[in-house]
Amino acid sequence: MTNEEVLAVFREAGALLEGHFILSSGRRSPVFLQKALVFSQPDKSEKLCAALAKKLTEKFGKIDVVAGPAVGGIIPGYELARQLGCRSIFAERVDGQLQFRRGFSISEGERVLIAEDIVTTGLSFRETVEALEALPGEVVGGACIIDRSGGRADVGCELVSLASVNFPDYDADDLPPELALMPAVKPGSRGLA
Ligand SMILES: O=P(O)(O)OC[C@H]1O[C@H](OP(=O)(O)OP(=O)(O)O)[C@H](O)[C@@H]1O
Ligand SMILES: O=C(O)c1cc(=O)[nH]c(=O)[nH]1
Ligand SMILES: [Mg+2]
Repeated sequence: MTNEEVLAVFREAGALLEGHFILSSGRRSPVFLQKALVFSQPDKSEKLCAALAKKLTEKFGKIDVVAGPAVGGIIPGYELARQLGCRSIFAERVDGQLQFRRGFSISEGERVLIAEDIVTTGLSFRETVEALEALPGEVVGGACIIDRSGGRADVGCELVSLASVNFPDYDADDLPPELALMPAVKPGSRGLA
């Protein structure tokens, strides 16, 4: 799929939002990809993950476990695992730190792929790499539906994105005037009680 085709799926789901958004990293943006609206439609999740799974198999070969950070990484991680024919696990925040709970385990020698929905700064991705360091298995790389850093984010491993786009984001203290005029909303889960 091309970048435009992937963005068209988001547009069709009403998931390409414009306004003033507080991102997970604390940075601000006039654009937000509300992926939950895309993943609420199984046919759209299946289509996006099929295209991504093809790229992943070509790049990494066999995968044993797909690991994603909650909340955004759960559905694409599960759908990718279904299509790759492997297990799916997720990490969740406990006092702000990503942990693999719920009895999830990885065995020695298993090949692990990290799956995310959206990459902006790469922070959540790097935190997932760190959480996996405490477990057996080998992180062979990562995958995301949309890398909105246009390939610039450091995700701590080799990243395959389905689409790579350049969406602006700004420091909260350095907003363009038109953005500063709008009230900001925070759609993600990081930092919620
Ligand atoms: O590359 P980054 O700067 O880390 O930003 C991307 C992360 O932000 C979002 O998660 P968020 O913490 O907002 O919560 P969510 O998964 O519940 O949407 C998204 O799901 C990615 O995990
Ligand atoms: O950086 C983020 O937090 C982020 C950006 C985006 O477009 N969509 C999303 O779910 N999270
Ligand atoms: Mg997330």
